[in-house]
Amino acid sequence: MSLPLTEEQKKKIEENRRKALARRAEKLAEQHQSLGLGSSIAALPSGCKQGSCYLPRDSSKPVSHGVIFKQQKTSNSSHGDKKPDNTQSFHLSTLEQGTWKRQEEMPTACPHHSPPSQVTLTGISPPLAQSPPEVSNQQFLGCESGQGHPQVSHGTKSTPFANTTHEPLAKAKSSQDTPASSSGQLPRDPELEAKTARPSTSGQNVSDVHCGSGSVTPRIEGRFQQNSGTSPHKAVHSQEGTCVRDGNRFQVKIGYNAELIAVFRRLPSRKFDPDTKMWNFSLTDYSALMKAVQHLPTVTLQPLEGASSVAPTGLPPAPSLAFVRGQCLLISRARFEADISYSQELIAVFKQMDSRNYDAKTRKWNFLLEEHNKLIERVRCLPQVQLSPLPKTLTLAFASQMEKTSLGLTADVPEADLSGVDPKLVSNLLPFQRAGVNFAIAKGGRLLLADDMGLGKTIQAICIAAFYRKEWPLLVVVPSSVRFTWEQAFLQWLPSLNPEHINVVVTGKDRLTAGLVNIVSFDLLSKLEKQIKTPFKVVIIDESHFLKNIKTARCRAAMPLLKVAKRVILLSGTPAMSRPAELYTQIIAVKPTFFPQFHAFGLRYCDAKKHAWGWDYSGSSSLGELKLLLEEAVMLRRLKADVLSQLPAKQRKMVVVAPGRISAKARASLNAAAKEMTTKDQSKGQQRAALILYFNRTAEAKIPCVIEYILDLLESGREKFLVFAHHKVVLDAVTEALEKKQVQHIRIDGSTSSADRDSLCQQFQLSKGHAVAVLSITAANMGLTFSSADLVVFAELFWNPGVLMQAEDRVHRIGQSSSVGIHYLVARGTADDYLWPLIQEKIKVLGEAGVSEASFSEMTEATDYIYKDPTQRKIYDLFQKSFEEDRSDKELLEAVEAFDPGSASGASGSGSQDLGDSLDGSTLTDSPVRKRRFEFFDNWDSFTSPL
Ligand SMILES: Nc1ncnc2c1ncn2[C@@H]1O[C@H](COP(=O)(O)OP(=O)(O)OP(=O)(O)O)[C@@H](O)[C@H]1O
Repeated sequence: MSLPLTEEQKKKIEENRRKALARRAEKLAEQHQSLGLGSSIAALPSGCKQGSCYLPRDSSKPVSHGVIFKQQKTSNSSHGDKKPDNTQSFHLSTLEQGTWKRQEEMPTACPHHSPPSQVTLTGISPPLAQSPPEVSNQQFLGCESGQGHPQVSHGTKSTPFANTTHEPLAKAKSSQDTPASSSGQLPRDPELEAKTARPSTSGQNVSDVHCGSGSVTPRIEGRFQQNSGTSPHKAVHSQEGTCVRDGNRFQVKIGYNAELIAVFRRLPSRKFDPDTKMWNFSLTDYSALMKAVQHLPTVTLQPLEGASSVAPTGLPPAPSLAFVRGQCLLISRARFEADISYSQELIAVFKQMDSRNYDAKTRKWNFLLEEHNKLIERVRCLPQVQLSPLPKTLTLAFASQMEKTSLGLTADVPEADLSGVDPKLVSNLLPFQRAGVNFAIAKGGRLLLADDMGLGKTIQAICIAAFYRKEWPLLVVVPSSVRFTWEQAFLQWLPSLNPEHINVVVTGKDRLTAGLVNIVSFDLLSKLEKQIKTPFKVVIIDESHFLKNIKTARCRAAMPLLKVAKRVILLSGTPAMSRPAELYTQIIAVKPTFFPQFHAFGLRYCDAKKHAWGWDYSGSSSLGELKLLLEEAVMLRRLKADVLSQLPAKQRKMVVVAPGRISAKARASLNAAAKEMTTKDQSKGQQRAALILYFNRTAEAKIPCVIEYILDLLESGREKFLVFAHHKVVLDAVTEALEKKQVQHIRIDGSTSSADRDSLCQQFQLSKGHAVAVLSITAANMGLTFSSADLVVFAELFWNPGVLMQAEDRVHRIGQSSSVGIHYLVARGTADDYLWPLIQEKIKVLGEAGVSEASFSEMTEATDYIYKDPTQRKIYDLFQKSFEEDRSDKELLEAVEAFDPGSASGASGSGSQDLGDSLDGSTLTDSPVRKRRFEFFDNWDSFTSPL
C-alpha cells in the first residue's frame, strides 16, 4: 500500500500540472489564432448568463470546452463538485477533464480578465456568467465556424445559435488525435461548409440575446421559433443516431441523411459495410465527425459510450466534470417531467418555465406540455446538459395539449350518433359499453378495445362496425374456436342483417369475400388473404394479441390488411401478457405512423439492451408514459372492477363450437345413433339405449372443439378457470391436453377421495399463474369452493339444470368479488341441439316455482322453439320423456358411466381428431349443418344475457 502524499508533494504536483496546463493553453491559443479565430475569441463571451445562454450545442455530443466553463461556474456553487452520476453522466476526454480542473482552480480565467493565452482558451469556452457588453456577429461567428475555415465565417451572419463554443478546442483535440486532420482542419467540404455556415434568417445580433438567469423575453422566444428551422441549432426532432464502438473503429447507426453522408465522405478512415449498410470509421476520426455533426441541424448523434477514452489528450483527468443527461417523460395528459440528474444551470432554466412544478417525492421537475418545446430549446443552450425531448410520436399524439387546446385529465369524448345502428343493439349497450363505442368513433374507428375479459367487447365491436356499415364488407378475424359464436352475435345484435350475408369461412376452399360480414380464423386468413382483391375497409380482430409476434404467418397476413383498412377494431382482454414489446404490432395496426421503427419503441418502452448477439427487447421501461400514450391515441381499457356496478353477478354465454372440428367418423356415429333413436317399433329400453349412445357420441365428437377452446382461453390470458365435463373420455382428453401444454391443473372426478378433494381444491385456490380445475359435473358440483377463479366452462351439457347451477356456484360464492363468466360450449348437430332447449325449459319451470335464481328465470323466454323437422321433434320428445321420468338421472348416469368409447362401433375416440383448421373440405360435414339453424338459437340471448 502506498503512503499518502504530503501537503508539500501535493502542492508541487499541482504546480506542475498548472504549468503544463498553461503551456497547453498557450499552444492551443497559438493554434487557434493561426486559424484566424483570435479576434473572435476575445469577444466571444456574449451576453450569456447562467442557465440561459443561447449557444448551440448538440445534445448528443461529448462535452468539450464550452462545458468546461459552465462547470467552472457550478464548481463555485455548493454543487460544483458533484460527481458524475454513473448512469447518466457522460465521461469526458482527459483533455476536457484536465482543462476543467484548471478552470476550477483558476477562476480568473474569464475572458476580460485573462492574459492572451487564457483569453484564447476562454474564447473557446466562455464563462457564461461573465459577458462583455457587445459582441459583433462576425466575431461571434468567427468562433462558431472555426473549423479552420475563417472564410466561412466572414460573409456570414450570425444567429443566436451560431456559436459552438467548444469547437476550437475540439479541433485542437482532433488535431492531436487524428493524423488525417493534423492540420487542425476537417477535410474540406464546400458543401458542408456552406451548410454549417448557414446564414441566420433573423440576422439577430448576438448582443440581442438576453441570456440572463431571469426569464427570456417573449421577443427572444419568438426568434427562437423562427430560427429553429434555419440555424445550425438542432431541430427539436432531429434525426437521431448512435455511435457504436467496434474494436478500433466505430459505426454510426442512423437512417439515411444526405448531409451526414456528405460528412462521412470527408472522413479519411471511412468505410461502408454493404452488408449492414452502415458506415464505420477509425476512432481517430471520431472527434472530427462529432464536431461536424454539430453543424447539421437535422442530425443528432449519441456519442460513443466512454468516449473519453477515444480521444486521449494526455492532460490530467478531471473526475468531477459531470455531463448531465436525461430525457423528457410524459407523466400525465397535460404534463411531462425532466428525468435528469442535478445541474445547477438546468435548474435555473427550469425556474424560468411558467408551469414548473417540483415533485418533492420523485425529486423531479415537471411542466405543462405547452412548454415542452420552449424548455428543450433553452436546455440546448446548456452545453453540459443533454435533455432528450419527447419522441415525435408523443408530441403528435398529444398535439392538442401541446397547443394548449385540451388540458383536461381525460379527453372529452363526444356522444356518437348511433341512429343508423339497430336499436336492439344500441338499447342493450351498458353505459360503459356506450362510452366505448363513443371513444371508438371519436378515434375514427381505429382502436384497441382492451376491456377486461367478459365485459362485452363483442357487442361493442359489432356496434362500432355497424356505425360504419356503409363501408362494409366487413372482415372479422377471430380464433378458430369462436367463429360461430361471432356469427351468433351478429345475428343476435343486428336483426337488420340478412343471415345469408354472413359468411363463416370454414375451410381453405371457402371464399373469404363471399359475404357482407366475413368471419375467418387467423390461420385460414393467412392461407386465403390472396383472395382479397379489394381491401376491406372495416376489420375487426378478436383476441388481437394473437398478432403480437410479427414473424408469425397470422401477423404477416393481417398487418397489411390493417394498414390499408379505414377502420380497425382490435379486441383483446390481454393485449400484452408479459412485455411491452408484445404491444408493438397492435399499436401500429391502429396507428401505422407511430414508432415506424420498432427499435425506437424498444429503446423507450422495452428497456432495450445490446448484447453480443443483438438487442434484447424483453424488458420494460417508461410504462407510465406508454400507458398514457395508449390511452390517448390507441387503446380503451376498463377493468371489471371499474364497471362492476353495471355488471350482472353472472354472465352466461353460449359458445357455439366449430362444427368443422367434428370428424366425419364422429359425425357418422352421431347420425347412426340419432337414426337408432327414431327407428320405428323400438322398445322403450332400446330407445333409451339409443339416446344414451347419442349422448355419449356427442361427448366424443366435441372433444377437439373443447380442447381447442380451452387452449384458446389460455392463449388469451385466462389464468384460472374451471372446466366441467361429464364423460370420463372428455375429462381424460382435457387433462391430457393440459399436461401436454404443461399447464398446472387439478382434477376431481368420481374416483377422487374426499380427503384429496379438499387438498386439490386448496391447491387450486392458492395457485398462481395459469391453473385449470378439471371437474366432473356430477362429482364436483357441490361442497367445493373455487372462488379464486372467475370463469366456468361447461365442456358438456347436462340434462339437469339444477346440477349445472350448483356447479356454477363453485365459483360464484362468498369470497368472489368479481362478476363471474359462465361459458356453455354447444356443438351443433349433436345431442346439444336437444339438451340446450331442454335445460332452458326446465329452468323456466324452476323459475316459475321460485326455486331458481331470478336472473335465470329470464332464460325461460328462450324455450318457445318448435322443431319443424319431425325427426328432430321426435328426438327432442324422447329426450324430454327420458329425462323427466323418475330415477332417470340415476339410470342415465349408470348408462353413461358404462360407456366405453373404444368398444363402440365406428367410434374414433378423441385421439384421431385433428385440432388444426381443417383445410380439407371433404372431411367436413359442416356445410349443410352450418346452414341449419334451429329456432331456439335465435333466442339464445335470453339465456346468455341475463342482464
Ligand atoms: N349489453 C349486453 N347485453 C346483453 N348481453 C351482454 C351485453 N354485454 C355483454 N353481454 C354478454 O356477456 C357475455 C360476455 O361478452 P363477450 O364475450 O363479448 O365478452 P368479451 O369482453 O369479448 O370477453 P372475452 O375477452 O372473454 O372474449 C356474452 O354472453 C355477451 O352476450
